Amino acid sequence: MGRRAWEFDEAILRSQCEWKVANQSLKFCPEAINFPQALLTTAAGRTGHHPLKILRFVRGRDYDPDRERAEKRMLQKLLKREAKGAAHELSVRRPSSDSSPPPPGSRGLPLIGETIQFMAAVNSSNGVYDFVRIRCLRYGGCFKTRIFGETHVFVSSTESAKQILNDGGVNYTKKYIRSIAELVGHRSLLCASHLDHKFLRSHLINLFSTSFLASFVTQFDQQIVEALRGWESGSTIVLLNQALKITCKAMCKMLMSIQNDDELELLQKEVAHVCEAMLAFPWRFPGTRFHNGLKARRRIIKILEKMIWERQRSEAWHDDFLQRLLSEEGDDGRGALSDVEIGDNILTMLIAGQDTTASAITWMVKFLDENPDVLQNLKDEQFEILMNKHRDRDRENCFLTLEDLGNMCYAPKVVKESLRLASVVPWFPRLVLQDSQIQGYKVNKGWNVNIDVRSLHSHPSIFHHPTIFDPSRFYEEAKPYSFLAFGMGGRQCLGMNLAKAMMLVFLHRLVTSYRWKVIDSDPSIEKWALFSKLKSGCPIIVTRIES
Ligand code: HEM
Repeated sequence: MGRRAWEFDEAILRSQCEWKVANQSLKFCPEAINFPQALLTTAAGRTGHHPLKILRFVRGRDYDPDRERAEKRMLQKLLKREAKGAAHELSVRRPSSDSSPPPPGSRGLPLIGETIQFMAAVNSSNGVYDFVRIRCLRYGGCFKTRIFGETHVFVSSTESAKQILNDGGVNYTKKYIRSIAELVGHRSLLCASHLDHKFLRSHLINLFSTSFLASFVTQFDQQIVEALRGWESGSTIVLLNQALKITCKAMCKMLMSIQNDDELELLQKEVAHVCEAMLAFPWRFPGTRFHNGLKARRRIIKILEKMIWERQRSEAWHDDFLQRLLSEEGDDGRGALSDVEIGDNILTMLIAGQDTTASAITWMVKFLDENPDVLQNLKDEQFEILMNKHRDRDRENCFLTLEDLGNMCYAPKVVKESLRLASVVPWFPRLVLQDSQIQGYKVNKGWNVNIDVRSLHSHPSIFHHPTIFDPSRFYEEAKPYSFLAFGMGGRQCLGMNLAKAMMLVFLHRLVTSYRWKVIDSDPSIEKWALFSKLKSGCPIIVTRIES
């Protein structure tokens, strides 16, 4: 075993993507002939090791063709075990972490752990993050707790964020609680196993091309101009509700070309039910939040199934994600996405994109209201862009373009700073696949480790005066793995550029069309919300700026 272990230590040095290139040359490698390519590819993809290393590990240095069947079985067993969450034998050998202590923290009462305290936070106006905040103050930047029968560790250093997000699915994999997986669907990108995730993501990522983004920006600007036109001067607007309407409309058009107001309203309500159920107890009795969420999911999926059925039987072409997914040919031997995968992932994008972006917009407007100097700087920039557009007589089109967004310098920093301070997605959950060491503590295989992004975003050693809303801090490059509003690595937000574009367009139109005053500055957080959003919805009084 000694030499093989050495071989695998050496493999640590190889980059995650090298295996892909090597995989191509495998086709021509005599050692690999007759060996099931798919198995090798899978093992290489999952472990991040060079396929030839894996081949030699399984076969030994001296290749004996008679051992082929046994070898196949061994690899298949390995992959099955890995799929079940067991540590695989091809893992990177790391220095023993046995001597390291476990993270501090309380595992609460037998069986229930600290679930009651967690649920109390979910149901409080401080928001669910309060559960983490209190323990972070008590135990420091790495602590453990027990919720819903599972051990959770929360970590908050840039080094641990890098270690986990850069891992490529070898030691940590994404994991949401089971109830969330039921709501978004088991074929959702959010809950799929590492290998399935790669497959799904490779299909979905193609949808977010630059050319798509360019046409989306102008369309979205038209929608915003239309929506803001409806705001009467002097009237009170509940910003979160308006932002939700706007993001729902944009997402539904982008995903499935739904534009009818009644259908949009219905879908928005159904998605809200699903979102509300995400942190609920997984009780299936009629009337419970979770039961209502599951019912809403079923109704949305039914709508999607009907659309898929109709599209498959129609010649008409719709310029949306659903159509593109239905007409896609797979290029990785597995073909295109199945109807179930399409349904689960359209729903996932609705959930992942609508609430998050609307909440982020609401926080941004609140922060600007509280910081008039920042607002003034922003207005100076945005009015200049507006003037330039109107001055440019060659342009027929006065709507914003992707290029206009690229010309903005201060506004993207306002967006970034709002996302830092609001930390809409407060932590990222992962499952530990094998015993490892984080921040000097031992974390066991089977535990959950959560990257506490909000704590990172508000750490004074990372962000100077972290509670102050100061977009100019981003003129200096942030420390690696310190700004994680959209995550990082293989699980980074797919809609990151889309969300940023929506926030910039909204910002431009709001500051150049209206003055506003927040009339309820209550910072309470919406109960039962997975993404932090203001309970008041941020009501504002708006006054139209005369041109
Ligand atoms: C301001 C708005 C948004 C924020 C703050 C946000 C934040 C995030 C974060 C932090 C993650 C990664 C979590 C992790 O690593 O565990 C994520 C993943 C994801 N986001 Fe977003 N998001 C936003 C908007 C959107 C939009 C508009 C879409 C539209 C489609 C979207 C789709 C997704 C998807 C599909 C994933 C899963 C990616 C994967 O697992 O490979 N998000 N988002």
